[in-house]
Amino acid sequence: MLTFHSDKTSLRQANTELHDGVLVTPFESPERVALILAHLKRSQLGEIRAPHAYGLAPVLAIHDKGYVDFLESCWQRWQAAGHAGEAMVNIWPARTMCGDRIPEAISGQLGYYALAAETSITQGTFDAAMASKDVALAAVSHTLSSGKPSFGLCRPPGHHAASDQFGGYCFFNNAAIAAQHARDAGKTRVAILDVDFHHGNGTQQIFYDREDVLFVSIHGDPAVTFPYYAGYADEIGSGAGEGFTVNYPLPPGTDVTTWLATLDQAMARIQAFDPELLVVSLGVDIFEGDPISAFTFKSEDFVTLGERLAQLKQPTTFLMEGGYAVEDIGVNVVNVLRGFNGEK
Ligand SMILES: NCCCNCCCCCS
Ligand SMILES: [Zn+2]
Repeated sequence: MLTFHSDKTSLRQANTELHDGVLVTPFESPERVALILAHLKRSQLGEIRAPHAYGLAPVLAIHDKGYVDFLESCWQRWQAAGHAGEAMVNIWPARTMCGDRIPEAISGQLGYYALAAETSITQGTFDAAMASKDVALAAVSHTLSSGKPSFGLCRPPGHHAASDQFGGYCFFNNAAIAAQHARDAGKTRVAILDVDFHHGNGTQQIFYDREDVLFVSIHGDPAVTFPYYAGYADEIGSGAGEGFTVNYPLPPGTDVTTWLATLDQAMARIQAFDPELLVVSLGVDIFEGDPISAFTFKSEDFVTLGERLAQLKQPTTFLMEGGYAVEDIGVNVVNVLRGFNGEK
């Protein structure tokens, strides 16, 4: 299986994340990519290629231009405004205020375009996000042209990014950009399966009223899990998209047997949709040792996950999403890909 990777994904070197009321070193660190790369090379899974630059057009096919312009200029504007630290949100268009007006001040615009407070914007964030979507585009292009599976080692991740909102460590929605690229290449039906512990609220929002892209997600119950305000089972899509969003929220501590039985249901739904491409938002934060999640996968269970996904017999692109147990992220990611390849 080919892997696509760009060194530029390490350009985001944020120093702070707001976690438990404290500014901590971000869980979404550049080391995640280095460790996955090291394990990929050791496992000899296949060639690792760099993407070419696809530019802004594929981003603007999914994201609002004002949002993209904001992301590109935010760090410079934040510094010019004299703020001491990294660009972090401290006010939102909360429920009791109007949310459809965009303020002029960078502090106001941060709140307008952010869905969560933990994620800072710093030097290099925009460039890393641009490299991450290039990785996704290169991976899906390979699968579209060859029919063979691919792995996009995306970083930052993307599934929390909505059409005009960042957060949950995400800026551009790599999976949505890849799915749209497949649609623009003539595929009529694309399925996105999100196995990350956290609901892919951004991916859901982007395709919520569309019937050409099926979004299916298995995740921690949002009643008690980030992102809290999306991912409930009664969110099924709207308009033409009704029935093309399928959420499987599960309680924290769900055992792997139950999780895999839920995957069987999700796969049956995908099979009924009869897609021409499967994009897997691969978050390995369903690992029992993940510091900010609450499912119970052991490393060997990720082999089973890959084996199950192969049963769909779809052209498949895996795109890296979450996974914060950094010591184990390499083996967990490679185990999915090895399982998919049918390697014991
Ligand atoms: N105290 C934990 C809060 C979690 N905050 C963001 C989680 C983003 C996961 C991305 S896959
Ligand atoms: Zn996650």
